[in-house]
Amino acid sequence: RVRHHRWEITYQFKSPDCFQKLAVTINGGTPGPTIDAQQGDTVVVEVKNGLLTENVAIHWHGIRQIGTPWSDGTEGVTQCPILPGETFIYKFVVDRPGTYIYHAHYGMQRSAGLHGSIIVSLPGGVKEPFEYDEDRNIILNDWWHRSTYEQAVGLSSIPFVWVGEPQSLLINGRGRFNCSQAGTTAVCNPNSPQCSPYVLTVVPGKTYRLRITSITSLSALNFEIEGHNMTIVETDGHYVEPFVVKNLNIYSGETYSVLVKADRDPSRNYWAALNVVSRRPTTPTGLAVFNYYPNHPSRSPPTAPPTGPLWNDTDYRLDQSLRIRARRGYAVPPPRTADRVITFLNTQNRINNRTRWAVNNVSFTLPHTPYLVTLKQGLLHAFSQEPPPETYDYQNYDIYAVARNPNATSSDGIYRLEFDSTVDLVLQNANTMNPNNSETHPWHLHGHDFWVLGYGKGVFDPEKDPKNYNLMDPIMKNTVPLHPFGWTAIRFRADNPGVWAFHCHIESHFFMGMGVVFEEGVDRVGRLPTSIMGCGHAKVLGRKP
Ligand SMILES: O=C1O[C@H]([C@@H](O)CO)C(O)=C1O
Repeated sequence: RVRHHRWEITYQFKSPDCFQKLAVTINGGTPGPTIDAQQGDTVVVEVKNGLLTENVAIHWHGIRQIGTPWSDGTEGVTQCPILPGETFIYKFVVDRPGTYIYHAHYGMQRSAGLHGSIIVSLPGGVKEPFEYDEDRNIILNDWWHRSTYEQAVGLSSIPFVWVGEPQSLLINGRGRFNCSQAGTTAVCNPNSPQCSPYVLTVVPGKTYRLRITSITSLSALNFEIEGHNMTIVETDGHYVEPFVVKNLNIYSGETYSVLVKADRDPSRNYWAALNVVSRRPTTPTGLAVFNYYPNHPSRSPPTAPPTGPLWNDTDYRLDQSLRIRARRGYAVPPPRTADRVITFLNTQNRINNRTRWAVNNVSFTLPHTPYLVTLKQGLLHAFSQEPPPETYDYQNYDIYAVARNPNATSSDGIYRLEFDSTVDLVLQNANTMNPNNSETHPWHLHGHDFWVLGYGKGVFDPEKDPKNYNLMDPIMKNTVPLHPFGWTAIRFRADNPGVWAFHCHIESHFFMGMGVVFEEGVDRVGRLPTSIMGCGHAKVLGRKP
């Protein structure tokens, strides 16, 4: 079946946390419409760029784009941006059931509100391996009052201006900013219906599958429903061996399904609370109402909202990561050995007095001619032909200290992988440029799912640590956290012809160079649509006849 959507992207005045700001919307809304499809369906989205002076591109996060690498929606990697007034048609097959996301992938546009859910259901007659009565989507986000443009310019200015912590946390596009802090020139209306809390109404005794997505630009989050445990059953489109948690740690770019039973005192409502973890929080708790029918939805719960775990309790978050295993009977065994191992040291650096992020001391710069076009058409002069480093000098680098030589180089060079080879990636965290500080980085791989082989604390030991890899029941994901001062090891098969980004899903970190690009089997890619061309070195190729 073909699922056809027609979207127009426009700026609109929105007050999701009562404070009015320009948001990038789809057909007037943020979050945008949910794409509902069934496994095997073809999704067609006609995107009209109705922004007056800004380009756009949309990425279908978690959809592998097998056979359609030009529909991945990554500006600079798989396509030229969509110009104002133009329409671009994305067309791809959703080949696996599960919970996915779409969002802008151009500059720092994602943080302006262009995102939504993709829900792929099972074919008729096939049952999920768990029971529930109803499904609900929950999108978690962080929100700033300054525009994406101000943020991006600040990050590339001298002196550097950091985006700072978000003003609000949003649950399904709703939050609450204290308007008394807004300043006199701002439009902030505490009575705006747009910023009334999201209400999740439940019927006592029923079990709900909450499909929870984090699309934050910066924050790692903890989500808790007061007094209710949740059972984790799915992440990034893969079934998890069920386990019960009091609250859920979720990183930008991840999705989870959790089962929640409405089995508490039905005479009252409860808070659903969202708290920042892993960075010292300055943002108030985000709140929604878990409303037991037939109580009035606007009746405030009588108790104080949950404050979540300690923000700097890394072990608590690592523990959740370690507990996520593939569901028995659904584990996909990984290849036993890797053909190539690439180690990525994650560091904060300086380049020409600007703060940047780097892997193996190389900070990524995104070209504006898409690699898919330059590689396929052999325009190799369009980017650096020097491959970035495979590893770093781990015997002489102190991950616990501010780098002795913080200067990095910039490059748009890429990793070229042998088609169908097995690749291990070891992400190694380190101290930032501030003493005693290491941050969480959710890494997202386009075009693939990977097996999560292990997490550890401290420096990865290439002799010892691979012996403890989980080759029995590793979960497959497309986004995985790298915890502070730790390492994360993943494995994937380079079996999807195309060019694929792998990057930190923190919007400002990718903008500041925290990413790499892989090419595999580009010679096997079919004829490129000219609609992805028309910019940079690909200008002449995109010219319409
Ligand atoms: O990239 C970042 O920059 C700031 C800080 O390190 C410099 O102000 C921060 O917290 C980041 O995550």
